[in-house]
Amino acid sequence: MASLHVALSSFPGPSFRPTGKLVIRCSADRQALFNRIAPVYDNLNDLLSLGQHRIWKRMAVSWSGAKEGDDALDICCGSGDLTFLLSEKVGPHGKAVGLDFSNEQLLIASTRQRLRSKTCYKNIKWMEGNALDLPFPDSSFDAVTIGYGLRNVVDRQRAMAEICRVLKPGSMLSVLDFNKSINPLSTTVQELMIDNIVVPVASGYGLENEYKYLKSSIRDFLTGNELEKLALEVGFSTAKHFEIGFGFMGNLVAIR
Ligand SMILES: C/C(=C\Cc1cc(O)c2ccccc2c1O)CCC[C@H](C)CCC[C@H](C)CCCC(C)C
Ligand SMILES: C[S@@+](CC[C@H](N)C(=O)[O-])C[C@H]1O[C@@H](n2cnc3c(N)ncnc32)[C@H](O)[C@@H]1O
Repeated sequence: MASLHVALSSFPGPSFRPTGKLVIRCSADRQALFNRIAPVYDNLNDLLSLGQHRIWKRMAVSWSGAKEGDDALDICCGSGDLTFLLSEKVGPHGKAVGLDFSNEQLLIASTRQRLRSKTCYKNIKWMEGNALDLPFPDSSFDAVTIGYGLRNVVDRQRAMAEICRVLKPGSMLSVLDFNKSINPLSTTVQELMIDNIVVPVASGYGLENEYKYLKSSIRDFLTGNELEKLALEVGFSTAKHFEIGFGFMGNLVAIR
């Protein structure tokens, strides 16, 4: 069985343990996961959060401090929810860049842009790239957002250091993600909802394993205090984590 496992893991696409459990070990696995869920990602987010994720994303963009005429960056942009919100904030004289390494997610984002009529969306540029090696000079942006991305990169310290590098001094980063709570009750309820609602619904789309990854990724994530500490370690001057969404979500705001 071990040789089969090795054989499986040497092929592209998802690797599975002999038990059939999906193994998400590296960037390529995560890239493949988000390519696979791209077609249903937005609809499942709306359904499973009862549309609340749109409120949390508006909060995250507001906390980035992005304003008219700014150059703003949305890292791990996926289908572009936060990029579109940044675009509206910076307006026609600003720029909004959405960066992601999933071509399928970026295809959805660019399609949504074409289907929307707002003129400000002409200020959006979609880029296929890696959050761990941002293709921008130092001090390029007035605001940066990363929504449900930091938990998914394979090297969070490097990602945060890259973000600090490309932000202008005094500018803000807003990190929206699931909250790894220190409250056992909150953690229990969050995991019960994932196990008993999120995963069963996702399994109806053949994505049981992909959404099972949510729970383990949250368990492996950083608490609010740890996120604040990480931000200060890589060079941000201040950092503050807020719990939102009934404590299921969290948003870190850091000033470069
Ligand atoms: C927008 C949201 C999640 C995005 C997201 C992030 C990931 O890292 C994933 C990894 C693998 C598969 C999918 C995703 C993914 O969609 C948050 C809302 C959508 C969530 C899927 C639903 C989470 C439910 C909460 C635990 C409880 C929500 C309570 C609410 C008040 C109804
Ligand atoms: C859960 S989605 C979040 C999408 C969007 N920000 C939102 O809030 O809906 C996470 C995204 O991060 C991207 N991602 C993960 N690791 C990445 C990396 N190292 N570089 C670029 N994108 C990455 C995935 O391709 C995926 O589109």
